[in-house]
Amino acid sequence: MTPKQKLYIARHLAKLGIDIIEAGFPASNKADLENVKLIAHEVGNTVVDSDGHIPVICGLARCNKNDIDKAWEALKYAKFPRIHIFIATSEIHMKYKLKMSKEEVIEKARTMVAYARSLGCIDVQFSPEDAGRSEREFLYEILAEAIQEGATTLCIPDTVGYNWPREFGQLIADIRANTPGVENVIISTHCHNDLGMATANTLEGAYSGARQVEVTINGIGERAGNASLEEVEKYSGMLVQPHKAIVGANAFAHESGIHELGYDFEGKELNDLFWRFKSVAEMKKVITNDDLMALVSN
Ligand SMILES: CC(C)C(=O)C(=O)O
Repeated sequence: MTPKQKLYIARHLAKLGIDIIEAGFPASNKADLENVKLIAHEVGNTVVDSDGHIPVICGLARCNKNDIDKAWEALKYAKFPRIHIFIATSEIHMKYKLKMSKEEVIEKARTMVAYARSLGCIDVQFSPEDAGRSEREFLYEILAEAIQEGATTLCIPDTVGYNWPREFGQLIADIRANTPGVENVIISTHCHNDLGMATANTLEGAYSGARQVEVTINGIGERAGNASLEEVEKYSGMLVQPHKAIVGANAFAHESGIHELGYDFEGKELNDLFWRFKSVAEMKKVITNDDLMALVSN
């Protein structure tokens, strides 16, 4: 997407009343840094929803100083900036990706949350990446350390879309029950859709006490995507399947008879007429639109 398109979408999200817009990953490339800066500046100060809210503008950062500096460079123009720091906590990610011990991972999380706060960012979100496959006791420990250092939101990602709804709900409930200091922060969900469960997991997370849910426009995201904020397709360049809920072309179109029975036509109930036909198509073979209008107006 061009910066203009990103800005357009961010503006509309703000107008819709979205509380937090994660606008990009400033350290990933110069263009993203500039995009986040633009959105922080233009949307994070002036655009309000019908309740008069200005959204939080958030930027993603790995658990290192360079990423956090870049995020802050872009976000500091927003009225409500947030840095979202993440580091992996599952056995497999720590061993093969990070090549770090648990102790090293905790230390990194602690020092980098503290570093983000030291820059003047009072809103810091921390994510234990691959939480869905992380050992519970370790999660409680690292989350507690992040809270201690000033994290304000804990995002719990099912990074590889591996959890089932009940499991994910239980994970959120367990974190709420066992993490020291959790009552002072907001828990968020971040669910991927590899098993088609992102929305169900997100809802289970919310039932279990998560008060923030992370979603993407039309569910676009890595691999099978994320939980979806049903939205626009024009700028994403990804065609929406016609049978997709809410935004698909078919979502509000219906042609088979039985469900049409209760529909109004020009404000009048046509139950009496429609029940005789198997479908609207069948009916139209016998009755023309003009006939229909005449019947309705009579
Ligand atoms: C950055 C984190 C939250 C993420 O995208 C994931 O773990 O899926």
